[in-house]
Amino acid sequence: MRILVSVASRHGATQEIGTVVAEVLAEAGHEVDEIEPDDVGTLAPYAAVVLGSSVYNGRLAASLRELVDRQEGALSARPVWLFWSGPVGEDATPQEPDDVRDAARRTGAVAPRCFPGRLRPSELGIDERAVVARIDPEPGDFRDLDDVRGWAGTIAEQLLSPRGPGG
Ligand SMILES: Cc1cc2nc3c(=O)[nH]c(=O)nc-3n(C[C@H](O)[C@H](O)[C@H](O)COP(=O)(O)O)c2cc1C
Repeated sequence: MRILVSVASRHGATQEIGTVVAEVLAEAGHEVDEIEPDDVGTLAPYAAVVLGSSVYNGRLAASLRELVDRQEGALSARPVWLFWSGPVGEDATPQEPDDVRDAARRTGAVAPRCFPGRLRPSELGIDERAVVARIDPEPGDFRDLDDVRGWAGTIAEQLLSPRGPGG
């Protein structure tokens, strides 16, 4: 199957999660295109789509939300998986943004998945530093790429299932 993996990322951490997903799907024998949300055109070639976004200030990236706006019909006609990444810190409690529920409802993505993120203070812009100074999150890389591989493996299995995704 040809699968689109489209991930919105500011500083690369979520992009790398998307690349791990793409690698697992390719290892399972699928043809995988990784395309940034702003660059996604027609979905006609794709049998399934994986969407992802980092979360900033409680929101999915605008580019991912706009992709859902633009392609809502085509996305809802295909199996879609959705992940978001953001929580940082050993004791972070993920707070699923309303955007995630909205994107899942509109695309038909079942059980959106949250993956912890990575915070590197040195790469933040001035506005981001102001937010970080206020909420004082724990810097570091809290991503678990084995967990990501496991999730992507379940997608590969569902795509191979004779009953199709969800079966
Ligand atoms: C200014 C700022 C705001 C953030 N807001 C949130 C948030 O609301 N919820 C969350 O889970 N993570 C939040 N994060 C953490 C990021 O989502 C996390 O660092 C993520 O891994 C960044 O991914 P990226 O490198 O793909 O952009 C925030 C980080 C920064 C710097």
